[in-house]
Amino acid sequence: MDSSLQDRARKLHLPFQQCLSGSPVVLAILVLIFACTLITRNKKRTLNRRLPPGPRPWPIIGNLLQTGSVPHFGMRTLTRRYGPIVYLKLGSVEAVVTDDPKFVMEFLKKQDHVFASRPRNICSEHFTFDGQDIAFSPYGEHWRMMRRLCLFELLTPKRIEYFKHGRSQEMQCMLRELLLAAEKREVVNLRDTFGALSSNILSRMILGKRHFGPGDAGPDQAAEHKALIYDAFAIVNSFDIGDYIPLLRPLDLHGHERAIRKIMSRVNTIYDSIILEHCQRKAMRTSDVHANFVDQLLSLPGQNGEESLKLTTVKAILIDMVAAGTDTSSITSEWTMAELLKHPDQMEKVRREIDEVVGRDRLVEETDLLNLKQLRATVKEIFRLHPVGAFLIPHVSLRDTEVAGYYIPKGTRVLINTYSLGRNPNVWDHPNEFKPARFLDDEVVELSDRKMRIVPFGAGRRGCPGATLGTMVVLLGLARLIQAFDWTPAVSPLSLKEAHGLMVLEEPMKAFACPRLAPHFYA
Ligand code: HEM
Repeated sequence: MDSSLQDRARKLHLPFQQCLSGSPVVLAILVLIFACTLITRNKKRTLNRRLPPGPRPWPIIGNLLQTGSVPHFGMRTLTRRYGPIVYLKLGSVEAVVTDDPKFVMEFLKKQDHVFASRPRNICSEHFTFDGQDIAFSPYGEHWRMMRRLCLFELLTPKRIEYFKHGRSQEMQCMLRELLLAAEKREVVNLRDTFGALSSNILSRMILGKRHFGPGDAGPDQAAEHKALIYDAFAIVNSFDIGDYIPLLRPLDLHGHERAIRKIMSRVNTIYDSIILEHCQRKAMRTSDVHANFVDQLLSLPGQNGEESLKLTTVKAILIDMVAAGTDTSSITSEWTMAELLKHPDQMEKVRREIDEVVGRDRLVEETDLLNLKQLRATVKEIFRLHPVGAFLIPHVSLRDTEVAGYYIPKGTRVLINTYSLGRNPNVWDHPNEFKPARFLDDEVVELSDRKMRIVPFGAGRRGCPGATLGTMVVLLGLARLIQAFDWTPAVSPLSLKEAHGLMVLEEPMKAFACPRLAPHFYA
């Protein structure tokens, strides 16, 4: 420092030094204030940095061993032991798990803007071309744009109403096929029945035709497509150690990457042909007046001034809609029939209500659904006992935050254990019993829950945009099935065993149908 600068510095500090040297009391006060500030700041920091309780992590693997082979069971044990929120280190991933409505409310409602992103993992990389869809897309402009697009082009009340006729036709096809099976005394595979119903309804909305596939795809191609989506859904809901210990990923210990590649090679072929077909139609200007959803996607501009959306984005959105919309509905419907077959007294209650509200002189319609309280309570009970995804689609925090006094670092994965939430003994009486009556007190039985004791569709900005459509497909499909047929389980005793690690029935539910309405209702 040159001497003139030193002089100026000395001049600047002089008055303060004089003041200090002149008054030891002031000096003492200042030191005290400084010390107090330091102490409070440190105290605040440790309080704010207090992570939720949890088991001590091992090096590298963290708490992976403590989560067990079925994560939704293992994590339930952890929340029972450590409290309603548990901090875990899953390999290299920081996570919190909860099964308490108070914390669910915090993550999905009060701070949903903080917990609005999604983790990148093996499934999202392959199935969604690295998050180009909605469900696995990280929070940001792409997600916002794609979600808005689906909400406005496919899932508005007006669009849903517009496709009412198609839904009704699909319901009628289902009754016809079931009648044929009944006449031949064939057993009905209810998983296939509900799978066909939901995927044909979505196919009509997305492609404008019955079967999902290119050209005039028939039932065989549709069945292959359904099987691919079902397998993909199973993998998405499975645990993969490569997501948590990246070093192990190349070993593909669960075989998921191999399976995903196989699925994607078929899925790519199917969706490429669908897109090509639509592009050709567009080029020849033969699209009909009511362009379908694929046409709409293809006519949209892309990001950053691009003329159109990338083909991988179009594919990712289509796969998302079909995968998110079909299995969720059909798995819920299959579980409902399984529990009702296991509890014939409950089946009788649902049927009696339909007979009282609708009668046997006409079929149940969408407009009746609000009045079918027993049916709604039954499906709500299924959402409590058998939610479709054990941990929703995991959310990820976008910044450091605090929840109920606990520090949650940026990038933490939030695992809402929906299985354990629905069976939490602090929340529910007789949590393991199938008791739809627990929801019958309300004037109108809403299928979601304001208190967040169940979250069948998630909530907040990442909540399910297809909840209205999904609810309609599930309720109407079940109502028609129960109104039109008496059902007897194909095997006795009936097993409701879950597939290992998944929240679906291990074996498809099968039953015999016996018609109970006048023949013209099945035509
Ligand atoms: C009974 C039927 C359905 C159930 C139980 C269901 C359930 C769910 C759940 C639990 C989530 C995750 C929410 C979260 O992470 O907070 C979700 C997300 C999603 N669902 Fe559904 N769903 C159903 C039907 C549908 C339908 C019919 C569609 C569309 C055709 C659809 C499209 C989506 C999409 C795109 C997302 C991702 C939302 C985002 O990340 O922004 N779902 N659904």
